[in-house]
Amino acid sequence: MTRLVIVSNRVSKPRETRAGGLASALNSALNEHGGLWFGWSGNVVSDVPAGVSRERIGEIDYALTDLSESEYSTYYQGFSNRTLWPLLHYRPDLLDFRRENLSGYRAVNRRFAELLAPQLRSDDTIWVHDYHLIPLGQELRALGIKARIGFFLHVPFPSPEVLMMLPGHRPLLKTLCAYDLVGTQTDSDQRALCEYSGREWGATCDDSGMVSLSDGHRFRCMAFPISIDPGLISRNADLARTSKAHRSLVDSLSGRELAISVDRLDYSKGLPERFEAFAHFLDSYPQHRGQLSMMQIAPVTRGDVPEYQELRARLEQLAGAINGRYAEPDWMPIRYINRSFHQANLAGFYRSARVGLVTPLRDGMNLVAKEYVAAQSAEDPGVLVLSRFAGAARELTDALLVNPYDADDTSNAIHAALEMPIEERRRRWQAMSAHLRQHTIVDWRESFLDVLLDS
Ligand SMILES: O=P(O)(O)OC[C@H]1O[C@H](O[C@H]2O[C@H](CO)[C@@H](O)[C@H](O)[C@H]2O)[C@H](O)[C@@H](O)[C@@H]1O
Ligand SMILES: O=c1ccn([C@@H]2O[C@H](COP(=O)(O)OP(=O)(O)O)[C@@H](O)[C@H]2O)c(=O)[nH]1
Repeated sequence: MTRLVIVSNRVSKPRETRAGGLASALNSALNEHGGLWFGWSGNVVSDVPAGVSRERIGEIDYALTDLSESEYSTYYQGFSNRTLWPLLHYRPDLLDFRRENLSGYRAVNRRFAELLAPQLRSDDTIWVHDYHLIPLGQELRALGIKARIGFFLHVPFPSPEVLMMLPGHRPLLKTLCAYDLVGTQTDSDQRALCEYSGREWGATCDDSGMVSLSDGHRFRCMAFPISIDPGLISRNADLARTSKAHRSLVDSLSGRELAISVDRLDYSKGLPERFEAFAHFLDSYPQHRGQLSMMQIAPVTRGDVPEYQELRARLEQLAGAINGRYAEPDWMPIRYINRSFHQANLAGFYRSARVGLVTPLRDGMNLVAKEYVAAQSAEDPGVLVLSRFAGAARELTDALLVNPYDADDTSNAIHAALEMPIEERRRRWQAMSAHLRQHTIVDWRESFLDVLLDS
């Protein structure tokens, strides 16, 4: 059996509370399969980073490297999170392109390849993750690595019209051709990549996702929607009922209903629009004032990037204004929390919420939407209100799908969720729950690796 080597910028070790779907999904995916996980340690050092530190936990060998201050600034904060992230999330207005950041990004990809290459065995299967590491496959090929290498993009692949706004997009994206398989979250991301390959590389893309370039080079691109371990989340939600965190949340509600939202504090997640839609709901349906609280868990992420600092200030202002306007002595409309919680606690919180409010403006997948469904009880399930612009909306079609830019739409959906008869809640939940049980994180890993090994 070949060894699986995962490469990602963000790496998480078991029991770490790290907000972010990539880390939690890869942890579940590697847990029982085992393998090598290479990536950033999360540390930033003032000197030139030392090589790789190795540690084995359970079945996973971790090989981690620090970033220097300049790498952190150019590669992670700069090109990854102020150039690629906004563009891939359809926010060219926030795009900040600097050539020195692109150089830093390319240099870190080269350094990662140089550190990884000596750790590799000839029968390894290498799986690279996400927009931080687009050129890594090409760098490994340049070092003579012949192994199968796959790439998975966790964020949207936008329409070519949007991608073409990136200076130097063609040489950067051409490096994708070094992979044997490129995976996307949804069919529409896969179609966008095919369209881009035709327009920019003169390639053809057939129905099976085979991209053929004029020089005869071929690679495959296909959609593999990422998922969760629904059994684990359901068990955690059952167990959490006796936990202190869950009991104090339920006690604090005093019989009122809860709507829950859990997102990194990121502009792609549509938090200001959601707060405003919630205020609009309180205006449109005053009978629910004092009856429903919204709890927004929003751990701070990328907190030293200016756009994220501005968003945080705006949300503090909005939450304060809405609470000031609608609160009663014994009821607060919005509970706004900037810390992260362990997934086992989140499962209990999801279970106690009548409404799951997941309304990103754009999201590759959004695992929170899937986790919310998995945590519900079959007898008394809550209702998921889900943005049409999350990858998860392609699968969770029995959610109440909304346009997050339309406050009326979101407000009406919250109302519909609260008024929904139990039979309809059960029917919608059963359909989504069955889908999640048939498409787990293990199925995701297996289906990607099957196609990669077959390519
Ligand atoms: O590593 P950070 O900068 O702290 O950011 C956290 C992660 O955010 C993004 O997650 C994406 O992956 C999820 C799982 O596939 C998906 O559901 C979500 O829609 C994506 O936004 C990012 O893509 C990761 O690289 C980050 O680690
Ligand atoms: O306090 C928190 C907030 C979030 N998460 C986890 O972070 C992930 C967020 O993934 P998602 O795909 O929804 O969005 P991303 O942050 O990756 O863009 C989910 O697995 C959440 O359970 C967590 O463990 N603790």
